[in-house]
Parts: sequence; structure tokens; C-alpha cells
Amino acid sequence: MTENTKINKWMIKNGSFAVLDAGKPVIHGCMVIENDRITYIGEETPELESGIPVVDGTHLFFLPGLINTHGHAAMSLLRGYGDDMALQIWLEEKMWPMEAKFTSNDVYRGTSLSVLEMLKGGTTTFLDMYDHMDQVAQVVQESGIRASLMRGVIGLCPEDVQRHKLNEAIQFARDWNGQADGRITTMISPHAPYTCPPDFIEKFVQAAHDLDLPMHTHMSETKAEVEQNVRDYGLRPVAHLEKLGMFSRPSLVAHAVHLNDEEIEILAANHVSVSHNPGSNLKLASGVARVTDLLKAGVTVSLGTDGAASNNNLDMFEEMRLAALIHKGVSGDPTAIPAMEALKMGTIYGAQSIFLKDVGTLAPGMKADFIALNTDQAHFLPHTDLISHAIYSASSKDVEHVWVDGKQVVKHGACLTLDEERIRREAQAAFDGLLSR
Ligand SMILES: CSC[C@H]1O[C@@H](n2cnc3c(O)ncnc32)[C@H](O)[C@@H]1O
Ligand SMILES: [Zn+2]
Repeated sequence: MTENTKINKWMIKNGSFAVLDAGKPVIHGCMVIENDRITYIGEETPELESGIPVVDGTHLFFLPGLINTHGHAAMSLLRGYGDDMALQIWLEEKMWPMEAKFTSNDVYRGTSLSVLEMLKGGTTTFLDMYDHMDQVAQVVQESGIRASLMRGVIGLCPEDVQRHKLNEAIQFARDWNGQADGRITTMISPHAPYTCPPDFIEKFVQAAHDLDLPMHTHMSETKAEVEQNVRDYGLRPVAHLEKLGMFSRPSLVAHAVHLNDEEIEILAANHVSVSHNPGSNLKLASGVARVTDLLKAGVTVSLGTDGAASNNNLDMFEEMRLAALIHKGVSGDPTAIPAMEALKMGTIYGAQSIFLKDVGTLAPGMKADFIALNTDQAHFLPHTDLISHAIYSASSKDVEHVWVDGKQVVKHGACLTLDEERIRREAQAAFDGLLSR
């Protein structure tokens, strides 16, 4: 930093902070932020230069920003367009025909709508796999959110079209990695083993090696998909992707609902992370992922909403709560996924899943990506255990403030970086346009 560079230093006093520490998960005190980083967090108030701005944290509970590790943001335009259907029919009869009509402007509008919802709901980082990704990156730039972006590719098409899509994916990943002041990172992403032939997936693996980037795909979401993989390729999806070399790259797989013990071992041995999407899996009746077994085996399990057309919102508080509840229900064990574990899945494990080292916790040296919940509300009282309240009682509507990279993007529930009224109006117009074409 040169002598002339101005340091933006400020502090929060009298707040409660989730530090995710086993010993003391919540501390009451103070946090100091310098530019895009946290430089101090603790119970003591440090002696600082006079005149630095102070934010009063009374009645606020500060948490690391939530990290949504699987989704398709532009699909918010199709929210409510195909409910109560199983995955394959939903994709083939409802989503894909509409998505074929999406223009880049539709993707811009749908993504803006989703990013608005996510920021206001406390999500500071999201993963997005879609088409027209330049528009998604533009929304990330404008909104101030952080994102892991990738052009997802469905390979059910002639070879020249496959080649064109792969090149687009490579170009996007190369052009945008590290952009938006480092808030954008990229991955390489074949959509799924059932939509990409094996030799095509191998080309993605090669591209990921060439660009030194991680990989992401949908995997083992439904029982039917696993059975089809065995019929077509003689292997279940995990062994199939391992054979194609995907797990030689750092990888994150979405869903992983239908796994046997051997597959869990393969994922653990290859350090493959899983994005658990409980809301979407329940709604599409895909099943319930073996999350406690995955965690026990040492697999990093994070949380995703998937697109708003299969969820039908992008509320990470809901996903954390679902994760904490479902696995108790299916196992009969009330200690399965305690509140702290659910919070970690929504924060620090999310960061690990998308290969970000400096977000996901509140600690000195970490990026200043954090949110503040209003605890002065009936459903937050008494203040017995704020971590418990954040998981079992809270919702996205309790988010009062949001900061990403040290910059405030939501203040008293209003987004500072996006024009909310315009985004709402244009999203409706985009959907009306899709219906009329
Ligand atoms: C190639 S862009 C992404 C592609 O994924 C589709 N999609 C949305 N939700 C799911 C899901 O749960 N499983 C599989 N594929 C999904 C979306 O419609 C896009 O076409
Ligand atoms: Zn998905």
C-alpha cells in the first residue's frame, strides 16, 4: 500500500458476534474493519485513533455472510412456473423449453432479482451455474456481492455445438476469474453425468487442468439418474466421474442424494465437497442426502438453494434450518446437525466448498463479509443462545445490515447497490415476455 492510499477504518461496538469457536461461539464486544478486511474482533475495545467511525451494535447479532453453494440465479424468473413435479419431467417439460427462450437480457433481469433477494436475506456469496454468464458477472459487479461463477453446459447436442459451448465455458472462466475486485472466481462445470457424454466430460476435466480451476456438477440427485448411469456406463455416478478424472481436480458436487457407503468413501478420499440442497430435494421429491454420514466420513458439506424454480426462494436461513431439522427426523437422533453445525454448513464449510480461503468466519485477516440480525424481536427473546436462535428461530427477514468486502450493501433492510423497484418491475416484464414468445 502506498503512503497516499487512504485506509477506511471503522469499528462496531456493543455487538454480539458469532465466531464459530467451539469454546466460545458468541462473543459480546467489538470488531474493527480496515478496508475489505476484519482486523480485530474481541471482548475488549482496542485503543484506536480518535475520530474513526463507530457503528453501534446494540441489539445486533453479527454473523459471517451466508454462502449459497449451488444455484441458477436467473431461474427466479421461473419461480412458481412448474411446481409439484419430479426432476426429469420438470426439466424436460417446464424448465428447458422456457430456458431455450431466455435472452441475455432475461438472464440479467432474473439474476438481478435473485441477487437482490440473496443480499437482503444475508447471502454474501453465491455459486451460479448457468448460460449467458457475462450478464451474471455484470450483476455481481454492480451489486457488490461475491460469487463463484461458471457456464454450465448441457451436452445433449451435436458435436459442433458441444465444442462451441465448451469454448464459451473456457472463455468465461478465463476472462472473469479474479474480476470485480477479486469478488468473482470461476469454475468449470459440465451440467451432469446424464446430460454430458463421458468423452465430453473428459474435455471439461482437461480444461480445468489447463486453467488450474476447480469443477462443479450436479450428481446423484435422483434414484432414476443413478440407475440410468449404471445402465448406460456400467458404473454409478461417483465411480463414473472418478474414472473420467473429475476428482483429480478440486471438486464440488451438488445434491449427492443417492450414495452408498463406498461412494461416500470415494468422495472423502478425493476431498470432494458436497452442496446439500435440502429445500430443492424435498420439493422435487428427490430424497434426503446422507449428510450425517458424509460429515462423519470427513466430507465437507455446505448448503445451496438450487434455483428459485425448485425451492421456491433463496433463503439460506431456511436451508440451514431444514438441514438441522430433516436429519434429526430421518435418523431419529435429536443431536444430528446441531445449530452450530448447520451454521457452519451455511458459512465456513460453504467457503471451503467453493475454495475461498478468506471468507466464512469472523476473524482477523478475513474478508469483511458479514451480516447483522436484529435480535430485538419477539422470536429472538430471551437471549439464551443466539446461535440456536439464528438457526431455529430466524429467517432472512431478520437481516438488518449486510457488508461485502467491507462495503455496506444492505442498510436497515434496503439494498444500497441495486434499484429494487426497477428490478422487480423488469423481472415481471421479462417473465411476461417469455410467456408471449
Ligand atoms: C446448464 S445451466 C443449468 C441447468 O441446470 C438446470 N437445473 C436447475 N435445477 C436443476 C436440478 O435440480 N438438477 C439438474 N438440473 C437443474 C437448469 O434448468 C439449467 O438448464
Ligand atoms: Zn442445480
